[in-house]
Amino acid sequence: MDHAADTNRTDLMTITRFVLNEQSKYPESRGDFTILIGNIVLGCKFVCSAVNKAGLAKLIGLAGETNVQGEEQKKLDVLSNEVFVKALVSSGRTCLLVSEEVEEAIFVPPSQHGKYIVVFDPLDGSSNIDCGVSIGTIFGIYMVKDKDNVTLDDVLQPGNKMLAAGYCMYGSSCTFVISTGNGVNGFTLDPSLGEFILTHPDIKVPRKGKIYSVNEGNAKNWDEPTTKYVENCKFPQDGSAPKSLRYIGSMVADIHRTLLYGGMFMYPADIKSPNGKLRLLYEVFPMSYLMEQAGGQAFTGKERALDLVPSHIHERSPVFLGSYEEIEHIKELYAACYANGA
Ligand SMILES: O=P(O)(O)OC[C@H]1O[C@](O)(COP(=O)(O)O)[C@@H](O)[C@@H]1O
Ligand SMILES: [Mg+2]
Ligand SMILES: [Mg+2]
Repeated sequence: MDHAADTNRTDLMTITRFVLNEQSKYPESRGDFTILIGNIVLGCKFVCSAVNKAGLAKLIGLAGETNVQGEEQKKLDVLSNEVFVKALVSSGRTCLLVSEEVEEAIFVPPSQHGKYIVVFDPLDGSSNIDCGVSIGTIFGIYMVKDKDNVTLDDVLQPGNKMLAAGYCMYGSSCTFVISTGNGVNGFTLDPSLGEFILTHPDIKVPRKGKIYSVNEGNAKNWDEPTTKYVENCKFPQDGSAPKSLRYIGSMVADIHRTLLYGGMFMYPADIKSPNGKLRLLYEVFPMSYLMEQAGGQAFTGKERALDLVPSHIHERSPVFLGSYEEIEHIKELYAACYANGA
């Protein structure tokens, strides 16, 4: 077989070439988006190498600070945040940043302004850092209305206005997953080349799933639909086999598995946390964008997650993410609950 001629082959497709191909679909584009993604990828490679040698480089443990969420910051939370703020500002393509680890939105100095807004969770799954379980980075990208007059309202936009979203998982291999609005593609880092190579083209989440993923430790505080859904996973009424429970406790890793295997990942509201735990702008929106682009759904218990309009940058929201039919099921349970006047 003559490989050389087939320039559109998916193997050996690097993320840079992939994004360039995507960009060529927009004749008006000048390469800004490719440069921005290039710097996000660079940040991920940097964090990936820090995670890999965390135990050796004394990057395990607490940093001694507390973030706006009231969480004790891990050393890698702080390092990852610094890496991404530097990578995004130095790209010269951003004007406003929102990070889980920074209380206020970061307005980029006008001299380094670009037209993109990036919201990000520099290190997701912090509770798993010290035990070496898969963790990640999550990001979402918006376009500013007027880069010469940037305000907080420019980022308090619904998720359905996002241009692109993705995550990088630091696990047994380092995987970068992205959508620019034309489906979802996954790339694996080849450490010997230092390149992300396309390994998971056009990811489609299975329509149904055999896995449910939730922190059952919160079960006593759940509402009726969540309780019924999980009960039905364990004791199905239709004679089908019980579902398997898989919960890593790192959203990136639980979502990555859900995209590939199907099922449902959820962090529902409960009596103790009426808005759940996960943050709307840099956790719920990017993952909802990816799940929908892969043919799945994202639901809050009341509405489509991407239609929410955030009122502040660290707002939390309950979320159910996963296979199309699993979300249809939880929607029915909530509809029945509301119909009974709950
Ligand atoms: O320990 P819990 O309550 O199950 O929460 C786990 C969830 O919290 C998170 O760790 C929150 O994200 P951060 O680690 O970025 O703060 C998610 O990755 C994960 O899904
Ligand atoms: Mg997180
Ligand atoms: Mg985090």
